[in-house]
Amino acid sequence: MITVEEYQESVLARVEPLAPRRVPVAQAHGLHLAEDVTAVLAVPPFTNSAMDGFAVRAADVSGAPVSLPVAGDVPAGTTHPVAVPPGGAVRIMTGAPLPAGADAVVPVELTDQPPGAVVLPPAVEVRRAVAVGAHVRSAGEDVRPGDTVLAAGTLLGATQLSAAVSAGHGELLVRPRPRVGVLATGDELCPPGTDPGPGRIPDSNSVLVAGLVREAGCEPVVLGAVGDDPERLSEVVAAALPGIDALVTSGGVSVGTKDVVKAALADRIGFTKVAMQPGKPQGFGVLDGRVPVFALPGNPVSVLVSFHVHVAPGLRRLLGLPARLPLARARAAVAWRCPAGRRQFVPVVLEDDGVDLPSVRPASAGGSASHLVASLAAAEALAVVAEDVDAVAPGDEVGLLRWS
Ligand SMILES: Nc1nc2c(c(=O)[nH]1)N[C@H]1C(S)=C(S)[C@@H](COP(=O)(O)OP(=O)(O)OC[C@H]3O[C@@H](n4cnc5c(N)ncnc54)[C@H](O)[C@@H]3O)O[C@H]1N2
Ligand code: MOO
Repeated sequence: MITVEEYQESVLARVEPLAPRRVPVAQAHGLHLAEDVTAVLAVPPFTNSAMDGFAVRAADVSGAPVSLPVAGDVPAGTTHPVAVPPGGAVRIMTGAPLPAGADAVVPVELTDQPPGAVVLPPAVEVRRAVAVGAHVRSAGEDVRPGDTVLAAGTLLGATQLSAAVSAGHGELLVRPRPRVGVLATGDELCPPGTDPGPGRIPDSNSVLVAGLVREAGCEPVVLGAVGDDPERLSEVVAAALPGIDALVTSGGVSVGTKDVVKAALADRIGFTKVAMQPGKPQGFGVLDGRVPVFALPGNPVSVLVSFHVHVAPGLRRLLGLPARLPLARARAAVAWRCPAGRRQFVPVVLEDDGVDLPSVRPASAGGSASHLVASLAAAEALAVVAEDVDAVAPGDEVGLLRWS
């Protein structure tokens, strides 16, 4: 058996980030930036008014109330604003460029003018003095050209995209969303919601893996369930390869007589035993020199654990992100037993009981057995117990691998 770290290393050594692609900003939502984004435009791009009102020299209204002749109008979008002559005012709208000569804006509410669409008055009475800079938004107040607006690796959400557009960008260099094939195996599987009949069970791994893939920021390509027929499995994999960037299979990797994934792929990917529980039998390789394949054991809890410990780091690498997440700490709320010589990953529920670290209890009352799939619904994280520990007592510190 090899250690968890040795296996992770051997996987990550063979996974490369997908080549970045330049896409229109509107298509970049939910993707990760592949380079730093620096401002082309200042934000705001020009000095402008924060209020509808009148642009003035603050010194000219210090003795308010005072009447000033109105020299012109500056709506938003104006390209040639009229200058404010000494002792005069120019009507201005929110977002319009501050005219030359002005150093402050008097909101319309502080004048004798009614708000709204009115004809340009010949003069305006300013009823209150304003300070230099009042209601003026200065060019480059937020960012200046050349400033870094977003760092490489940033997950692009609504606010990041609006920042990029404001700073002058129409396209962004992103990591494409990896397309991940999801393939379940086993003669015993039947589709969701159908009557399994004797000896058969619902294929819950397909939705489990597809959901985990999506939660990892990738696009699942669900290939369905294949029975214990290595030739059929090879055909399905061959047909899927051109359209996917990674493949996750479940089941058929142990030592049974019908271990279909092993039978179909053993000449192209390696199978090994990792010192972890669950998730001991694992297969990994790269098909067509391009597509990493994770062959996970079939037990649903093994799938969940193997995904977070081995697949998720690989997908983060495809996305150009740091592969490993830092391990947090927690305290056991109850006692449980651990397998000697294997690192244990236990799906747990977090309890906020006011102690120094979060307390955790196994999500399944039945212990950590890898077939207890319904209990997974309550799990929020994995407790991680070292290889040399054979029992956890209440209050013991354990590792905590969170996925949200
Ligand atoms: N003699 C030995 N037997 C087993 C060993 C061993 O070392 N020696 N290892 C055990 C361990 S640990 C695991 S884990 C499993 C792994 O077996 P496979 O990867 O070959 O998985 P299967 O046999 O195909 O399935 C295991 C289990 O999971 C259920 N399953 C499979 N696919 C699905 C699915 N899509 N949805 C829901 N459930 C699924 C399947 O019915 C089995 O119950 O091997 C042990 N045996
Ligand atoms: O290692 Mo298996 O994955 O115990 O259930």
